[in-house]
Amino acid sequence: MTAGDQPVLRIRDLSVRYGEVLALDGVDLDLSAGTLGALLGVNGSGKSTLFNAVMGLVRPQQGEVRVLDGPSDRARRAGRIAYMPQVSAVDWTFPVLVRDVVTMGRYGRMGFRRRASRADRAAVDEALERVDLADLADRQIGALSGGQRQRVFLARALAQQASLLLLDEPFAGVDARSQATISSLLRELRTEGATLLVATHDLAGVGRLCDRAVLLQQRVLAAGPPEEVLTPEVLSRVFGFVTDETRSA
Ligand SMILES: Nc1ncnc2c1ncn2[C@@H]1O[C@H](COP(=O)(O)OP(=O)(O)OP(=O)(O)O)[C@@H](O)[C@H]1O
Repeated sequence: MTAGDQPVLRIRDLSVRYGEVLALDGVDLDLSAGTLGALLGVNGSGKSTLFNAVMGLVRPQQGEVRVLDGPSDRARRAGRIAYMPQVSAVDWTFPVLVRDVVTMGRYGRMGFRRRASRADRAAVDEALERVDLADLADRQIGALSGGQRQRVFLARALAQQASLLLLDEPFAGVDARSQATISSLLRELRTEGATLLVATHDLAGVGRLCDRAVLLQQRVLAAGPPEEVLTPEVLSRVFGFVTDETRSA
């Protein structure tokens, strides 16, 4: 295998425990370059924990996460991984402007003094334009709607120009129009060569948006093309859905 064949994200035997709770139990996962992957699973199946482990925000009990064929913390420090947390997990009373949040996406490139260069400012302006938030750049983040907040984080990830993007429920609480805007941006990013992993509860949209689905339940139950992973049997067993096929089974 040549270096070019290495997956962008490679997770081996990853386990994370919070006290008594085993949140991840021996997760193996590869994502190759230019993949738009969906991370699926019921509430509490470990999706956010997996992102936090890639970002070095929780310490694994065992296992390894490699990004771009190196330790994930090296890639993270170099700004090669962008993380969009769940909007509900953020303190929105923090007094900061939309533009400042998006500028944080450039910190990995700015050096110690964090002085924005012309290229940094241009990347921030372009990201704000792409998510249609240029008009709100100087507004406090606390004074935004839910869909606008999602787009602020997406703009921060865009400004970062990262190789790997981890997005935790980017469609939660957004209207149909924002959902369409976000979906087309994710596809554009894939076309531009980024690798994306999107935690989502929108099972119906996965087939249209993603080329790979990863089903998580503390460990990876299945991974592959969405139509192969999201079978009626899986929908029924894991998510409790009743479909025509499962009803007649
Ligand atoms: N900080 C924490 N301390 C203790 N337990 C935690 C902590 N964070 C998560 N857990 C537990 O770890 C398990 C996995 O949680 P996680 O948030 O990763 O799931 P999730 O798939 O992202 O869920 P959701 O779809 O609800 O966002 C759950 O049982 C949860 O209660």
